[in-house]
Amino acid sequence: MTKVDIVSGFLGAGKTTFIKQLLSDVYQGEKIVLIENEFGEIGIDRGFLKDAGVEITEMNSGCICCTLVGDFSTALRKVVDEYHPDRILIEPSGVGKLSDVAKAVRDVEKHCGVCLNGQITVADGKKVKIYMKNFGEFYNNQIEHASVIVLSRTQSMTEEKLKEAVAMIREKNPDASVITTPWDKLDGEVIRKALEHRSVADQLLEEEEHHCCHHHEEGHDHGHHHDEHCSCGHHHEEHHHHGEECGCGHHHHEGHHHADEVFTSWGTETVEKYEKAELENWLEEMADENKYGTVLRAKGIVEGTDGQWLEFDLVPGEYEIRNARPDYTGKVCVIGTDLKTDEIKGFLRV
Ligand SMILES: Nc1nc2c(ncn2[C@@H]2O[C@H](COP(=O)(O)OP(=O)(O)OP(=O)(O)O)[C@@H](O)[C@H]2O)c(=O)[nH]1
Repeated sequence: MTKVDIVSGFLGAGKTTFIKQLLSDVYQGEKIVLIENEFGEIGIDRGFLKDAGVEITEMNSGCICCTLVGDFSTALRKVVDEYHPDRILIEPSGVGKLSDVAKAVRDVEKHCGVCLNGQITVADGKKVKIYMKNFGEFYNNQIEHASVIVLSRTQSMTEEKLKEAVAMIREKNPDASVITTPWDKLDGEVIRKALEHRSVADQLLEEEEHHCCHHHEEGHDHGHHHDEHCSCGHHHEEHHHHGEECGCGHHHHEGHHHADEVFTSWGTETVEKYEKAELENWLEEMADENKYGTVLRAKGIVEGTDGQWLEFDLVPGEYEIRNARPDYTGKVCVIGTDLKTDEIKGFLRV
């Protein structure tokens, strides 16, 4: 039986960084396949995973939870048959709903020889409050349905801010274990223990059911509402008649938003070369000003004017630029709300 762990988390939370640590410290020696479902057109190189010998399957064309539910089942089965992995890690899009992805896995468990193990949510400790306020519809679902919540960037938080963030999380999810210690201080065994955490209710249910991993009852999850919709980034009106189910098991009501109604993902490939200083200036502006709209995430890899390739990552308020190995071409991806794509194109000269 292949275990499936879902590693969810809002845009730029640190999912990939945490997965990297899981692979090196917690799941070392296991045969792992990673399934990524990006909200964005451009897949930015995840070279380190390939270096670590991890197979990566990307599903960029839609979301796991509904339109692709058939494809998802096929993809999972293919992965199981082809690689016989010990574990499959699923990294859903930052604006995906954890409950939808978990349901999609549960729905195919029987046919695919897999069982849902952990529902992990990575959350930027410094942004819990603002994201709950501004993007609660997407963000809270990931918090509410997690068995484990892993806070990132806690090393740069005051004790007071950390307490405040944990209290807000606890209000939405009293049962999950919450990792608050900076990850670089944790050894693999401690992380493993936290991931194995089950709430008392879950443990009792498991004992009753003698099942391989989780209970499968509808509506057991914290805060799970039957009328919840999925956040696949597709308008269901295009595919379904009113009131019809899309396959994700939820009724789609008006008044809910789909990810692509709220978030825009813009990407380009570019052969343009950039001065490191101009790139820095651009990232500075995107991180702190509204000149390019509300930028929630930017990442990319481009060639510098001196021939050195530069990789960058941005979340609101912070960015970093690193020297990188050349990629086959330059790539930039920006995700946000009310993005001013003409301004972005203007800067990039594309
Ligand atoms: N200082 C610090 N930086 C972090 C931490 N976690 C993530 N980062 C940085 O935040 C940026 C985003 O991290 P990723 O791991 O790519 O986040 P992600 O959730 O996979 O992002 P998406 O691409 O939106 O899915 C990177 O620049 C990381 O180096 C952390 O705990 N501390």
